[in-house]
Amino acid sequence: MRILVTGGAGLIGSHLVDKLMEKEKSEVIVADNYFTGSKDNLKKRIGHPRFELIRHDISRPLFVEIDQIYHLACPASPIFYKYNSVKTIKTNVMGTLNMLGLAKRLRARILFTSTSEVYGDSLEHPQKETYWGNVNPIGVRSCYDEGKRMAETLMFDYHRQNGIEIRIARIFNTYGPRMNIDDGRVVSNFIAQAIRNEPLTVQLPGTQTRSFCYVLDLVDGLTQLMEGTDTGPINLGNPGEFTMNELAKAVQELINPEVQISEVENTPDDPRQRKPDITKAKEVLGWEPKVNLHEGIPLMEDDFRQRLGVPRT
Ligand SMILES: O=C(O)[C@H]1O[C@H](OP(=O)(O)OP(=O)(O)OC[C@H]2O[C@@H](n3ccc(=O)[nH]c3=O)[C@H](O)[C@@H]2O)[C@H](O)[C@@H](O)[C@@H]1O
Repeated sequence: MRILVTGGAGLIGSHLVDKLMEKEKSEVIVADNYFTGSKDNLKKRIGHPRFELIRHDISRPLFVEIDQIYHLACPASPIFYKYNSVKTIKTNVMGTLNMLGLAKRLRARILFTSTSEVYGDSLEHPQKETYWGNVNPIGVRSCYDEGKRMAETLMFDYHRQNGIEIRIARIFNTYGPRMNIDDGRVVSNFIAQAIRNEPLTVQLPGTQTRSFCYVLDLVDGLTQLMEGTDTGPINLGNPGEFTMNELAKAVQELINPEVQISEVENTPDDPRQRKPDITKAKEVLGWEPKVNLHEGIPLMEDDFRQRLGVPRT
């Protein structure tokens, strides 16, 4: 089995590669343009005879011979995807078209990592897969959430029109070791700030919620979805819901009780509440997350301390 992972040098992609490489007969090809991914995340794989790393931007066609595609490529941090919004759209639309064209030529099964952002500033809580979302089509986040929505549409149209085997995961806020220290998302920001003894920047109002999923739990969900029979979309996330104030307190308590918490301005269109309904994932895949936030934060802290060169005192 030869498997292509787009965006395989990122947080989720690199952990997914580790899991895929465990199977003795699998060959893994990663395509990544390193816009947010890092070769460092794959360093223990480089040189392995069953592994290949290609610097490639998937908004351009890719000609490889493979059996399965995990299509993850796209910047995931709001700071990065807004920084080059047109590129974000190209990755989601042209990139997904290219991957679907590849899947069509080779009759390969393709899994697309969509996002909770397709629900936008949700008017339903928690979010079920049947909810169509509340998304601003012309806002600063639209490149990402509308881009992912369009990619889902493309997946289903290729499935209906060409019989392509598709799988769609809607991923809710993932965190874990290997996250870019300057990624800009909230868990990595707070952990890096706590280690550096800089104030934790809670964006106002601080009562907005997110549900954070540990990366290894998520990767198990992705492989189960790929190997199962359901097209999805299926929510993959941890239903434990926290306000940003609560997250800051948890980081303070677990990493640095002395660290200050400061309130800073928020950015436009920030979703107010987010929590996955994972009934479908439990029923269809028998999947649910195992690592809660209080267990996951210290695992990520270990990795950040090592990379920042700040041991526990
Ligand atoms: O994982 C998801 O489900 C999606 O959500 C993320 O977007 P968001 O949840 O806004 O990610 P963060 O930037 O981590 O923000 C989460 C919350 O923390 C707050 N925040 C962020 C950064 C910070 O320093 N302080 C802070 O309070 C934000 O205002 C927001 O309410 C990203 O769009 C995608 O990675 C992803 O697809």
